[in-house]
Amino acid sequence: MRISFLGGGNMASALIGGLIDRGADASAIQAVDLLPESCARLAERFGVRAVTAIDEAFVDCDLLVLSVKPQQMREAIAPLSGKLSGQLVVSIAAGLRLDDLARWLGGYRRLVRCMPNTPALIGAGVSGLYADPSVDARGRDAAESIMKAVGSVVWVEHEPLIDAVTAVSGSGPAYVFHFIEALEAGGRSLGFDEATARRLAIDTMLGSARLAAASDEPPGVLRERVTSKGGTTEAALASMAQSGVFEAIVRAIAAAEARGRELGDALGRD
Ligand SMILES: NC(=O)C1=CN([C@@H]2O[C@H](COP(=O)(O)OP(=O)(O)OC[C@H]3O[C@@H](n4cnc5c(N)ncnc54)[C@H](OP(=O)(O)O)[C@@H]3O)[C@@H](O)[C@H]2O)C=CC1
Ligand SMILES: O=C(O)[C@@H]1CCC=N1
Repeated sequence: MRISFLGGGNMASALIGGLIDRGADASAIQAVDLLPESCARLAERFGVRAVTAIDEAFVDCDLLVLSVKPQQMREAIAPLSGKLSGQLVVSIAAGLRLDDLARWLGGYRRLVRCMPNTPALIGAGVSGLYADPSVDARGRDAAESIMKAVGSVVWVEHEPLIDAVTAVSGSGPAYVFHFIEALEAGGRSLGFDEATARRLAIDTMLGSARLAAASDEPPGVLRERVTSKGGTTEAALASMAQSGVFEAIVRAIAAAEARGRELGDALGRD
């Protein structure tokens, strides 16, 4: 499949790197990014064709990933209006709705909304997908196969649920990295050097996530197994409960979802 990325920033790089590491042919992937330095970096890092403006070769693809920021999208895709025929267009932009993308693309509706996340770079991503009802099974399969190459895939029934995927797993790696930062800071405050504190923090996250993934039991049961009566974990969890950590995280996810909707409302008005 020939894949073109419009916007070669953080998420596009994670997807391109993940695809190439998993055997995709670099000569079948290309990108457009505004800055010549960004194009040079993409070409050097991944061996893909990267140019600063949309040209015929870029549009001549099977799957076109829209990977610019939501605020950049309307202007970025304007040159594509009237130039598309048959390509599956996959937008990974937070908030932006298919109706608005279709309008900006001159009525083109072979569109899928996708919300990936950056662990795609190491083949450990998870993506939510929603296809315009006009997209056929072949189009859905194409979108799914690309995202499955770099992680797992969840289809959602209704487009607004993509904002919920964004809030949980699209932004989610940042919450997890934040938790790692806090674990590391806790270790540092107890006297460990940076490298040791980071090792303890990362390996704890990694091991716990792998155990949760491998286990038939819910995370709550696994948590209880760590929590000895009258022990250290109980003291830590009581402190977290007193600080409202769990509720704060649930509220944070709601804030992310609300921001996605707000972006869709505000940018879709134009
Ligand atoms: N980062 C993440 O974890 C995730 C991001 N997303 C979505 O992915 C999209 C990209 O995010 P992210 O990679 O973080 O953002 P970046 O800013 O890193 O990437 C966007 C890139 O697009 C370039 N660009 C801007 N305008 C144009 C244009 N007209 N034509 C071509 N390229 C252009 C930007 O250049 P310049 O820097 O010069 O403006 C930048 O290099 C967003 O819509 C976001 O919602 C989705 C899931 C996760
Ligand atoms: O922060 C953002 O808006 C993007 C979408 C999900 C992750 N990063």
